[in-house]
Amino acid sequence: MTAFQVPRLASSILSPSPELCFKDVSFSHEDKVLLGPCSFTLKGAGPTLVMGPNGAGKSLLLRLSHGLLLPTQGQITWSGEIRPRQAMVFQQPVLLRRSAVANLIHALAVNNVPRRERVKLAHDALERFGLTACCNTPARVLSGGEQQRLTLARAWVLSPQVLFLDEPTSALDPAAIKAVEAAVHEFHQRGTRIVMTTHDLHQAKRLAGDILFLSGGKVREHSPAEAFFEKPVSREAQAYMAGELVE
Ligand SMILES: Nc1ncnc2c1ncn2[C@@H]1O[C@H](COP(=O)(O)OP(=O)(O)OP(=O)(O)O)[C@@H](O)[C@H]1O
Repeated sequence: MTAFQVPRLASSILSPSPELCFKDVSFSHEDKVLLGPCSFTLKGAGPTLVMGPNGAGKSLLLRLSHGLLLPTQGQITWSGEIRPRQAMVFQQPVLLRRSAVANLIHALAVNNVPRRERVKLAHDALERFGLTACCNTPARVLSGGEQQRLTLARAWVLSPQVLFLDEPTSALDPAAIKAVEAAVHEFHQRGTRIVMTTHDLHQAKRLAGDILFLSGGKVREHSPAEAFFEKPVSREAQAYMAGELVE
């Protein structure tokens, strides 16, 4: 068994999902507080669906969690001794100007997966995501749905312990949305902690274990999904669910 396969099994089947803790976290730009201060811990099974109106701070929260931005104040910590392996999928797929399979092989290479394992892992993932026929197609000429499946395949080969998805289906048709949701479900079943933003209430109901609701740069509510959809407790979430304009 290789060094790569050990954490793959350990993370997905044996270990609980890593917990994410925000403690008094704020993010400011040019003296304007865009997010926070907020404190919460993601420790349930999830998936966690991050909801709220445009400009609420959902993408900022994901980027801070993933380490793409640093908080201006406060601490973001993970349970365990080392930062968990993680991946992020964006609304607009970010792919290299090379073939579909080469995108996966590149991701494996930069994550130090032994060379001899890369081709098989890449082809297995392409097959899992229904992309075998597009294997040698330049990634950037694939359809939007195919590109999004390729970004999920790229995350899949890395066996992340945490997967962030920022509105991954907002530009997709129903069939492509179904494929992405099936993949999210499978990541979750495999033990990956899912943190995902969406504006689609139906999608949130289909996927969520818990809801983190934001408005105006603040976390207004963090509830189990069933309770949230039955009766949100915060005034802001009640207004949002009633279809009122919420800032
Ligand atoms: N890098 C940045 N520099 C300055 N302002 C930013 C930056 N990133 C986001 N903002 C601002 O922070 C606020 C929150 O943005 P964010 O993208 O997190 O909102 P969101 O909830 O994801 O919105 P949407 O649902 O429209 O995608 C917005 O007012 C946005 O203009």
